[in-house]
Amino acid sequence: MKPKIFIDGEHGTTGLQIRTRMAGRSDLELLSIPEAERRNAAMREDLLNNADIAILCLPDDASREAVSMVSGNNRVRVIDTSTAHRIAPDWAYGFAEMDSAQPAKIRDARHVANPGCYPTGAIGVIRPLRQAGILPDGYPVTVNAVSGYTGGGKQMIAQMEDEANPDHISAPHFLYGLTLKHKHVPEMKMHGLLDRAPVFAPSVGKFPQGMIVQVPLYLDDLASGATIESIHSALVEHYAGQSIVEVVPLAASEKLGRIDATELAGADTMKLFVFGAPGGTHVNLVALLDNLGKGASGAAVQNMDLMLSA
Ligand SMILES: NC(=O)C1=CN([C@@H]2O[C@H](COP(=O)(O)OP(=O)(O)OC[C@H]3O[C@@H](n4cnc5c(N)ncnc54)[C@H](OP(=O)(O)O)[C@@H]3O)[C@@H](O)[C@H]2O)C=CC1
Ligand SMILES: CC(=O)N[C@@H](CCC(=O)OP(=O)(O)O)C(=O)O
Repeated sequence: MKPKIFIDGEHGTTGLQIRTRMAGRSDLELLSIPEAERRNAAMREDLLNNADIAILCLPDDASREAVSMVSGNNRVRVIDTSTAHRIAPDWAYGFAEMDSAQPAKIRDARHVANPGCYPTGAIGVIRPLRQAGILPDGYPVTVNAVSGYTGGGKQMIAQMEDEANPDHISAPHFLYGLTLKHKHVPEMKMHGLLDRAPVFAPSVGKFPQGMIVQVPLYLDDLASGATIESIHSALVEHYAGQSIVEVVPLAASEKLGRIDATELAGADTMKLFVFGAPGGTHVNLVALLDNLGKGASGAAVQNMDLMLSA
């Protein structure tokens, strides 16, 4: 029997992209809810309980409600793309490349929390340096980022694309999260293995998909002897043996004059760069991804496939 997959929120931004990625997969049976019934709780509960894997592409509160709808059904496994369960101890964090033990944890989990888009980039560069002892306790980490506007879901897409929208945004680039209390900070701290919450400065650009996450560091405040080369080597070692996260060679990074936030739009991979001059005093760690690729829908499909491999 084919595994049954139900995407709760399949008509939203993340859900639609997961559906697109599953189109043509003859190894899966996709359960579906008509768009007009997307908020019909009884229908959703029925479909959720008939699924082998339910992928939640909903706001946080609706995700919590969906989880409660299947709480008495041990057969249903859940992937939640919202922020609701990303630091919950009994959920596996769905970033397979962050640790060598993570793929098996995801494969065997009943509940998988899909990472946030910005945290995927931030944790992707920070965690290997914490594990290698390069980034010391107490370091004041900052995370500066720009996302494509699909990161804000249907509402922001309408604000950016529809000039008649009463809340139309005409800015080509804007900062937000100005109170520095963004929902992604606890997740970055926990899975980045940080002892201090990072300062997180997000922004949105007038392009639909793509993301740059930057973590600049002072070399002389890192572990003694840290260099651009040793940081790069730690990332290369961490990501050896997998094909989703690419650590760009230093020689290639040195030749780049600019980074295009949309370069990986439509891809489910992530590129990591270490920028800085040889013998210099600072480095800038940069993650490039698609907020809807490795940042959401691509990662959800990757996690589903890992869970189905159990
Ligand atoms: N967009 C992105 O780049 C990323 C998004 N995510 C996460 O994915 C989740 C979904 O976000 P996104 O796809 O962008 O959002 P959208 O607003 O585009 O889609 C959400 C969907 O959920 C539906 N929905 C809302 N409330 C309920 C409810 N109570 N019951 C049933 N359906 C409901 C919406 O229906 P309606 O049209 O009626 O509102 C809509 O179809 C969020 O938790 C977000 O944090 C994660 C990483 C990146
Ligand atoms: C541009 C924009 O608004 N981005 C969203 C993040 C994307 C998202 O929905 O959050 P997750 O990645 O955690 O699921 C935000 O900052 O709230």
